[in-house]
Amino acid sequence: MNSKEFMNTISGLAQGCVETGKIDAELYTRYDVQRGLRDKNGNGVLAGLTKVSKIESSKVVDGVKQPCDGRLFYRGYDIHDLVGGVVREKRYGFEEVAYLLLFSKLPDDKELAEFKGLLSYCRKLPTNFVRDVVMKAPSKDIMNSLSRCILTLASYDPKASDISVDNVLRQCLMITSVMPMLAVYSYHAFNHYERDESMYIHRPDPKLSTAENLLRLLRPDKKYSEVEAHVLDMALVLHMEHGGGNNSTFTTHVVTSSGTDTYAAVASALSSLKGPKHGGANIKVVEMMNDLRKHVKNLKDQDEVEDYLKKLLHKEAFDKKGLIYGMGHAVYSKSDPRAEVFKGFVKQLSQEKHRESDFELYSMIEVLAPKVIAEERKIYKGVSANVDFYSGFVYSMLDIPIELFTPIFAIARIVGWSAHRIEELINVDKIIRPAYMSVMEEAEYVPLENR
Ligand SMILES: CC(=O)SCCNC(=O)CCNC(=O)[C@H](O)C(C)(C)COP(=O)(O)OP(=O)(O)OC[C@H]1O[C@@H](n2cnc3c(N)ncnc32)[C@H](O)[C@@H]1OP(=O)(O)O
Ligand SMILES: O=C([O-])CC(=O)C(=O)O
Repeated sequence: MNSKEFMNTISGLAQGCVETGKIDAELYTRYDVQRGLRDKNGNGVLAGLTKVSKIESSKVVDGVKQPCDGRLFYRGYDIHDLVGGVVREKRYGFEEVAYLLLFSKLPDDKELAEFKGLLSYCRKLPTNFVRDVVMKAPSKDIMNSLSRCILTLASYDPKASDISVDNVLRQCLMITSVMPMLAVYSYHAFNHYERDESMYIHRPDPKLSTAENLLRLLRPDKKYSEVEAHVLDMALVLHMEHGGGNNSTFTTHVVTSSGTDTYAAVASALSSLKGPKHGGANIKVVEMMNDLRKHVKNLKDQDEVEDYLKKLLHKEAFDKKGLIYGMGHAVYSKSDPRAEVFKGFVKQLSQEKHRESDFELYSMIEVLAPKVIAEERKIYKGVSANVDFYSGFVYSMLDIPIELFTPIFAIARIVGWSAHRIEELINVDKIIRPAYMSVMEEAEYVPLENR
């Protein structure tokens, strides 16, 4: 068999899968199946309780539920206050908010210093890990490289499968600390072996914050400005946590409930996060914008931009998936508070980096896309820009390569996953196992010679 024949055979088999695998859409309604674990109004089915964070997207006014501006709370604190606090007090916030998410309180000076010390202590990889694991089979897909590295770290941990809370916390802190190294080194390996660029494996500096270290590891000369590090730190804080029901955190709950180890749980969460409808959307947004710039002649012409957006929805442009990336959210309706915070910084940064026209284009799409989506889709609650809409633009202004956009999301969200894994372990000793109603038909076995 040659490769063409092989592919033809596969296409034929795949077509068979689709034809025989299709389930009549009407059956989902008849049996009241909550597709996407959502009710008819788009609300997620209640699958658990959490004290890690809270998302608000609607209010009850005169007994009627109404969409409202989104709010997000980490362990009781509004995300605006958390970001505002560290910006005002000119601190790096990632470590402080990680402490809050894991231990349910804002640390005082001493607790924060001790916690930073723990993270620095954990920020080292096993001997030769970069040579033996990170540099092997480099890929453009750094999320896959990250999963591979995390799974391999289990081989170096004599207590890999111990799921006692103290051991899981140790593993979570270690993974949180080394994730920036794994992501950036994986990127450098890809950049060297696949793109023939120089490779830099800088050591982290124990005195620096997570955001500063990330930039230090990335840049050939280890240099970055304070503004760059603070913007990245703020982005990390905004991405750290989003309830128990988001796809990657729910994945964490599901696999944790089976009793699996921390490395396997994190690899599963990473595999979920990279999906283009979840954290992978930040790469898709930038690619979509590049495609738009190629196909729209006058980027200031609203009608022309709107036509392109319609083509996206009609599966006629970009990846032909029918989505406008960076728009819409499973929970938020009128606004995602993180997109709003991002927007404030983006405007300022775009002026400093002379990318005002890009900012104008993003702002135009932020207004046009919800209108276009509402015209074409059944919208229960409204659509607005989500956290992924501006993040890629911000990272590109920090000269962070596109391959690292979703890994940066993971470097932040590992903290939320950790808090939820521990919450699952200490509260719910029951394997998650929803039901699937079978709509198959039973068949009489036929011996091979009679088929
Ligand atoms: C960190 C994060 O995960 S944030 C989300 C990042 N993802 C993206 O930016 C990808 C683009 N957005 C989307 O695909 C969706 O908005 C999701 C997956 C985030 C949420 O989807 P849902 O929960 O189905 O949202 P919602 O219930 O409001 O959608 C209503 C309808 O509008 C459609 N819709 C929502 N957002 C979009 C969009 N950006 N482009 C096109 N159609 C959309 C939905 O497909 C749905 O139509 P359908 O009923 O015909 O399937
Ligand atoms: O909550 C969700 O569905 C998606 C998510 O993780 C986020 O918005 O940060």
